[in-house]
Amino acid sequence: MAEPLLHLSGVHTHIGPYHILHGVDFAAPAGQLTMLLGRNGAGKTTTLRTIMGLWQASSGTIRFDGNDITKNGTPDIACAGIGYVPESMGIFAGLTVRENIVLAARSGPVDSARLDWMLGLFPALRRFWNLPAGNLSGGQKQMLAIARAIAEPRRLLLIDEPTKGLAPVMVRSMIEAFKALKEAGETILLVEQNFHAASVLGDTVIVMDDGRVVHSGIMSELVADKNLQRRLLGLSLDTHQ
Ligand SMILES: Nc1ncnc2c1ncn2[C@@H]1O[C@H](COP(=O)(O)OP(=O)(O)OP(=O)(O)O)[C@@H](O)[C@H]1O
Repeated sequence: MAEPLLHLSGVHTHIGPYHILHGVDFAAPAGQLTMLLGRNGAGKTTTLRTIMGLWQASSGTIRFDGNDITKNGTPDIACAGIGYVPESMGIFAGLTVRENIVLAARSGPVDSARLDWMLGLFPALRRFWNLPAGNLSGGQKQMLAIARAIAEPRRLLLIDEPTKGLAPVMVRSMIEAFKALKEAGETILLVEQNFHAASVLGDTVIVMDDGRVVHSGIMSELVADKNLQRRLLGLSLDTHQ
């Protein structure tokens, strides 16, 4: 069987004196959307930051596309083709939507076909093209952050809670955008608290608790098993549509 695009084995992460990840193991297959779920404080963000090299794994191995990237610096990891959208989004509020996207494309201007595709995913960005990004709504800012991550082709996207705090109509737009990203064949590792979004988008699912992977499998099997959901995720998940 082909090696998965991303593979974590036995990853431990310490932040200062705190031992946060305790031997995390999982794989994200190419061309799939892998959901990373878990209660607050389970270690999801720390996992994404460790993959990106923003926290250094204290032991264990992270392999990407067949290469060991565990000790690589963040710029090298980004250059290898991993895009990261943190919860804080990291957009430039004082720059226009256009300028934010131009800046994100490090290797030169975004070609017009790609730009059309991106703005088709997030039509609001086209409407506010010349407006400062700081004037956008929370959901539109989140869309801009994702558009920045895909301004250049990526091998893998890590996205942290893109629907957090969004109104239901915005959550629906975000779900549609992710469906289109999936259809385009993108490989995505997505942290999500909204179980409806997770259930319609996820191919595979990893559930973390207390810095460990406590479940991994097919998303549709978790969706079908209410007891398993309750046991793994408690009642903290937002099931609003
Ligand atoms: N900079 C830090 N210093 C110390 N502890 C931290 C730091 N960042 C995170 N932690 C701790 O690490 C644990 C995992 O946090 P993390 O943010 O990875 O969880 P999460 O699953 O993403 O949670 P949430 O869903 O609330 O965002 C938590 O107990 C958190 O308090």
